[in-house]
Amino acid sequence: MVPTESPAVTAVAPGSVTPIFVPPRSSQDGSFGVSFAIEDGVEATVEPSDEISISLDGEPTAVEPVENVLDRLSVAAAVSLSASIPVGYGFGASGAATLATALAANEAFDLGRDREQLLDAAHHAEIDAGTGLGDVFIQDRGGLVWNTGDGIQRSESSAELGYTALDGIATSAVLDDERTVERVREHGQEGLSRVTPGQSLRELLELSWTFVQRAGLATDRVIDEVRRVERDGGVASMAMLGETVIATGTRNVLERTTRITNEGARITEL
Ligand SMILES: Nc1ncnc2c1ncn2[C@@H]1O[C@H](COP(=O)(O)OP(=O)(O)OP(=O)(O)O)[C@@H](O)[C@H]1O
Ligand SMILES: CC(C)(CO)[C@@H](O)C(=O)[O-]
Repeated sequence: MVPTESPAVTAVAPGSVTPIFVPPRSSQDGSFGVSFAIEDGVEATVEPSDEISISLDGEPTAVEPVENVLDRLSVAAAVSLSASIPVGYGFGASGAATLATALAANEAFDLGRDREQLLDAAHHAEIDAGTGLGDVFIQDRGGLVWNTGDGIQRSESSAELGYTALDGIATSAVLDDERTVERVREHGQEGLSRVTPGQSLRELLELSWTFVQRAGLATDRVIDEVRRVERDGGVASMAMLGETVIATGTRNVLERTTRITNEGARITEL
């Protein structure tokens, strides 16, 4: 018997952490900020199907930006997502799922789109869902990626990052609140103006923590955890946007460890 070839294609995208960001004034503009990709991420297996269905770690789930990107590419598929980062906690899981889906769908349906077009589709799918402003640009490239207004810049790093994910924050709920967005914009600008190439992760998290506190984003539990890290000699802040503490310079306080990765999203199985 001749085995039938499975049309399923798998792609993976790294998660990302944003220590400082400046939301755009209009949805037509991009956000500014500084972020980095991490080793853990989201894998998406895309299989052509009569209708769109999405599962996350085996459970049927709705992930609006993933649906959006399939619509933008004019395809219907069964998408199986598998996440090694928590979803909704500030690791850009929605962006990683969306970008990995776009890359895999391009191969599964032989769409012939180039990387720029797929990135653009994933970005606009995230914007429309309100789940991200620019995560996919970091997840596309890997490394430390920032844009202070002069275009996207990138450097490489393999710094270790400790984290504790306490609870989720729906990115769309924060971005829909105009007063919060205004505060984030003001203090994000100030923090970002102090970001310089070659800065250590320690310096970056220091700037981030000042920004997070001034923007009023830190919860009591985050403040407690950050203080515990500081007492241990480390520096910590909060991931945008989750009730998640991220830290460097401490090994004993936070629950998990990951690393900055310099590898961007890619096809893993054709
Ligand atoms: N178990 C789940 N918990 C949270 N969100 C989920 C879950 N399953 C699916 N979702 C969907 O995943 C998306 C999560 O988006 P959100 O932007 O809040 O999180 P994130 O991408 O992990 O974090 P961030 O963008 O803040 O870094 C939403 O579209 C939500 O509906
Ligand atoms: C909106 C955001 C800063 C925080 O969730 C990030 O997800 C982004 O830049 O897409």
